[in-house]
Amino acid sequence: MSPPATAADEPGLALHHVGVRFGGLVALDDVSLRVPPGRIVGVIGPNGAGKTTLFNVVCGFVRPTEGSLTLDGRSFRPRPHALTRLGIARTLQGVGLFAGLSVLENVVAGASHTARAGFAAALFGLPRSDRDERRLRVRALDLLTELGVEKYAGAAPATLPYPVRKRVALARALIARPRLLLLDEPAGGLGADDVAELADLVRALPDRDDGCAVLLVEHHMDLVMSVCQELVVLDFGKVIAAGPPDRIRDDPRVTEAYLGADVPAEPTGSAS
Ligand SMILES: Nc1ncnc2c1ncn2[C@@H]1O[C@H](COP(=O)(O)OP(=O)(O)OP(=O)(O)O)[C@@H](O)[C@H]1O
Repeated sequence: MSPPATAADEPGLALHHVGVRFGGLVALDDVSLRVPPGRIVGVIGPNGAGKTTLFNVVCGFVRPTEGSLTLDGRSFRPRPHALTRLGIARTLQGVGLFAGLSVLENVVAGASHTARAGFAAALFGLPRSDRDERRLRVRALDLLTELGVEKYAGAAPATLPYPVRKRVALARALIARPRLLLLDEPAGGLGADDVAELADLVRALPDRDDGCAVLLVEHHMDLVMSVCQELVVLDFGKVIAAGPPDRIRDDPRVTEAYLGADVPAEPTGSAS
């Protein structure tokens, strides 16, 4: 099985032979993948396969022990608070909205070059020109409208249903106009209807005016199968399959990894 192309001069994000060890435990082993501009790539795998570790490598929370990352062919070392400068935004498992800010202020906070500065500016009223502030608030409201949650703009996040908070977190990630959006288990905690609506939103992300590529780490099979153009399957830290969802669905190595099923043995020809 050959992993997706990883030529260093290709546009988009690429991981090249990335390995991560936690002491004696190999969490990622020789993982290569690419997220080309405008594509939606999913990373799936059973529990403990290394999905979160991979996400954390791309966000800069975990430093690889082997291999490298490139963005448009240029080597880079991601740092969590400098991602937006690279055109990368993320949503995390759970929601992570700032409790002391309204929904609208939360979204505006995502627009700063670092979320931390945006948060500080919003919290402490640090100077941002009135015009910039107005422009950001208009854009934040546009995003909330696009995601169908504008009526909650003035609300405190804690008062809102979980699926609404998830949409707010998505708006906060999108306000920075990322070219790559990292989504960590966005379907977690959502019911079937909300997952179907989320699928529509994610599928549309590359086609928006500020369209972006998506790297989606997710357990929810229906979601990944319906939105991703390319899947990478991890098991015990290794890429065991990669390709379009239709091919992955029928791949016996993937079924085996998920179900622990034995790959059918060759017939022995012996009759009993
Ligand atoms: N900080 C850490 N220190 C030690 N081991 C870790 C650490 N983080 C993850 N691991 C181990 O690395 C392996 C991969 O874990 P990871 O969380 O990346 O898998 P996952 O595919 O996201 O799993 P899940 O679907 O259950 O969230 C597991 O064996 C896990 O116990």
